[in-house]
Amino acid sequence: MQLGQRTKDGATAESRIQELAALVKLLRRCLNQLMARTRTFIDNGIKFEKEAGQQVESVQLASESATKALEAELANAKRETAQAAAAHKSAAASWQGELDYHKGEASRIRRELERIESERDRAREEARRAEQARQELEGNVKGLKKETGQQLRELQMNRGEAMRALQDAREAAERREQLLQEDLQKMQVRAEYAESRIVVADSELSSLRKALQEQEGKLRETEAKLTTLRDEHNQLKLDFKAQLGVHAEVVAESSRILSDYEDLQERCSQMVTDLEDRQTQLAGTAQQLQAAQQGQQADHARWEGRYNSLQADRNLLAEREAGLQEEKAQLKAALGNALEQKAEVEEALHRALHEQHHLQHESVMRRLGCACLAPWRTEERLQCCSCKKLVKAAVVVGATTMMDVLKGTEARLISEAERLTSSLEASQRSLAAEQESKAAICQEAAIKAARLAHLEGEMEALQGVMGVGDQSEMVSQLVTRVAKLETAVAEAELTRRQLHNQLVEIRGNIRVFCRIRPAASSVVSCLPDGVSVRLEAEGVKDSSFTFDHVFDQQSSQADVFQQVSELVQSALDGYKVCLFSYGQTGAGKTHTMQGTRAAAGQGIIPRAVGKILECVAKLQEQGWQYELQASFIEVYNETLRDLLADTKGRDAGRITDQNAIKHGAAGGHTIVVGAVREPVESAEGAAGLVKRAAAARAVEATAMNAVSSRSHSVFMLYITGKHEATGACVHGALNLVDLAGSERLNRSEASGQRQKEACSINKSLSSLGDVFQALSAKTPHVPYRNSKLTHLLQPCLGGDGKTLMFVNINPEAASANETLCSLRFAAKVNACETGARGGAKRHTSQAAELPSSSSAGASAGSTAQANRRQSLSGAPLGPGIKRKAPLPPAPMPQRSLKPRIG
Ligand SMILES: Nc1ncnc2c1ncn2[C@@H]1O[C@H](COP(=O)(O)OP(=O)(O)OP(=O)(O)O)[C@@H](O)[C@H]1O
Repeated sequence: MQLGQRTKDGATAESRIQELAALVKLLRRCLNQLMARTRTFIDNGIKFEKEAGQQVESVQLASESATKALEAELANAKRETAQAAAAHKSAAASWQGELDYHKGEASRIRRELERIESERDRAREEARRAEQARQELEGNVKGLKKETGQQLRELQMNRGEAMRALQDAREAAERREQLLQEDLQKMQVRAEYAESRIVVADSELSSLRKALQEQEGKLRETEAKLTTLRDEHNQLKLDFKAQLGVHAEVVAESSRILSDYEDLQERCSQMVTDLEDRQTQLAGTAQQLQAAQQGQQADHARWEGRYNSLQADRNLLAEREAGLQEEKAQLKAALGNALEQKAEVEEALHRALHEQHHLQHESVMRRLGCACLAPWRTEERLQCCSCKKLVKAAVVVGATTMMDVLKGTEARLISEAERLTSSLEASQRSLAAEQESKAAICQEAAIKAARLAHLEGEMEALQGVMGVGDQSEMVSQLVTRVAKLETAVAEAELTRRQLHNQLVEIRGNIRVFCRIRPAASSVVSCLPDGVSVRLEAEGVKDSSFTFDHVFDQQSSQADVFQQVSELVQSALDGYKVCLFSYGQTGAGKTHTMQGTRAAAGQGIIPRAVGKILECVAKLQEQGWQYELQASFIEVYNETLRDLLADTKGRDAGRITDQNAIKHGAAGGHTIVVGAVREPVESAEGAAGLVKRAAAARAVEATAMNAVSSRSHSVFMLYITGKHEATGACVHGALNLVDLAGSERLNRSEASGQRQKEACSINKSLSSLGDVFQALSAKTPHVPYRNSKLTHLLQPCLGGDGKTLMFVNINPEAASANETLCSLRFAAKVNACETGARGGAKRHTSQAAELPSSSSAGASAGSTAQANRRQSLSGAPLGPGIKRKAPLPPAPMPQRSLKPRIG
């Protein structure tokens, strides 16, 4: 655009410039204002920032204090949560109680409903009968009216004659009619009463239905709670499993410790044996040495005595010799004298002889020359000479005699001297020999002393090696360790038992298992939950039942035993356990209990005994000593029979004593007086007992089963265990019962004796049902004594023990009615809670109170058979032996819960 040129709106460039300059001015003003505002804003922002900082700080402080408060609150909340959890737990327990109560109530109401329904049906039936009677009466009245009319007509025909009779008949008929009318009215009143009762029953029914609905509502609520509880229960189960794991670890640890302990024990015993050997050697040597020293001393004393006596002998001999020498010298002197005398005598003799010669010569000379010279002198001389001669001769004789005596004495003395000399020489020789032997003994003693010194040195060295200075300390340490280990093992075993018992408790004290025998066709099916069965058959209302476990047709004997083995274990732990099989004849009761001879087909009895023996062997390693004894009793026609009795014949084993069943005091064993109790030491022995009992059992053919058992058989295993170290004792019992078939008389075609048997069987089975009914209803009186069977099983059924029932069923269509009856019975048992406070009880006692096993069953009788029988005092004790007093039971859960399944 050029200057002066105008735009369409009439503006020129100058005006545009002016406008623009005004605009610029305006903009500048605005900018200045904006700047001023911005500054204000910035200042304000800074101020705000400061304020905000202050506020943030204050907020931070506040939040910190709030956090602290919150933390405190959180802690409180946690505490409260814990309290709430505890409260929840207790509430759960009380809910469980309530649930149980409601369940009980519900079942009671159901029963009541059933009762009222049955009463209503009865009342209806009565009303129907009353109506029938009324109709009959009306008919009668009509008939009578007709009759009366007929008679009236007839009487009208003969009116004149029969007016009076007619009048009478009429009156009688009227009276009869009146009576009938009265009857009719009564009947109507009864019918009305029945109707009113029906109305009342209906109203009661409706109120009960309402109550039932309420209860069902509550039940639903409680079931919802139960679901929560189940979750908790599952959690508990998991915990329990974890505990089991811990238990397994403890067991593993304890077994490891045990093996360590055994190693240590072995080493210790090895060392102790070595030491003992050495000590024995040393003691032997010391004894030998001592004996040798004693012998030596004795020898020494003996030899000294001998030496002394020899010395005394020697002295004596010397004295004697001296005496003899003296005597000899005296004798020699006497001999010299005697010789001198002899010489003198000889000289005198010689002189006398010479003189004699001289005189003889002189005489001869005188005779020759002087024959006559003084003969008398010669004669005198001669006489004198002969006198002298005689004297001399006497002297000679005396001297000779003396000489002889002297010679004899000399010879005697010489021989005695010789003897004494030889004896002295012998004594000297023996003394020398003794001295030699003494020297030898001394030498031997010196050798032995050296050996002893050597052995002592060796022992010292050994003691040094072993550190035997601390031997007693080491032994005491080992003993302490052993005691600790034993306590740990015992504790582990106790824990195991408690856990096991809790597990069994959780599953219920009375349990019911259903077993379906194999069959070609079946109207019974197992539901997929594994605990329910359904019966679908023609003429039978389609119904299903739930139990603790269901074994289908394919289940093996091993499968069945696996499920019951924990109960068997309980018997070993000191509980009274009862397993029985119930069902119609031929449903497999005996098969379940006894089974076949083949290993795979063995039933519960042989398997249970085998397991118990196995466990006993294991427990022996932990210091437990068990004693097992078995009885086998049959209940036949309400009479007891001992199936193990040695006797034969029709009445073999029959127990006639009506009070033969005894229950030990304070939950002791049940025994049958007079029944044999055989020791059980091996599985083979037990199998032998079962075989013996099976042979004795009354087996008769019926139309339904070729080998139908006509009696109940009860295998009773008495278990007594004792722990050496702790002195604890357990007294358990296992009763395995094979019931007789629950048959219907018309189906089994029984008659005569068979009919009597069937009646007896049915009676005892219904007594069993009554007992369960009474237990379920918690009535103060339970009719145990109504049958021998229930009386025998009383301690197990009454809640003190643990009971398991097998309901055996035959799934064929032909047996559908019996199957339904069996299942109904079993369902009733399954609904039963024994109600024993504290659940089943263990039976334990102190060692001192344990009945001596050797005397168990040894009653007054002296024979072996009598000793095997149970005592009449009611317990398997010998006279003078105290009955056991049970210890307080092991800790148990306060309430025995029976879970509802399905
Ligand atoms: N689970 C099973 N498996 C194989 N065979 C079976 C089974 N149950 C029962 N049996 C067979 O059925 C037959 C009858 O069984 P069993 O004798 O055990 O019946 P029961 O109930 O004891 O009869 P009863 O009351 O008359 O004595 C037997 O031959 C047995 O071997």
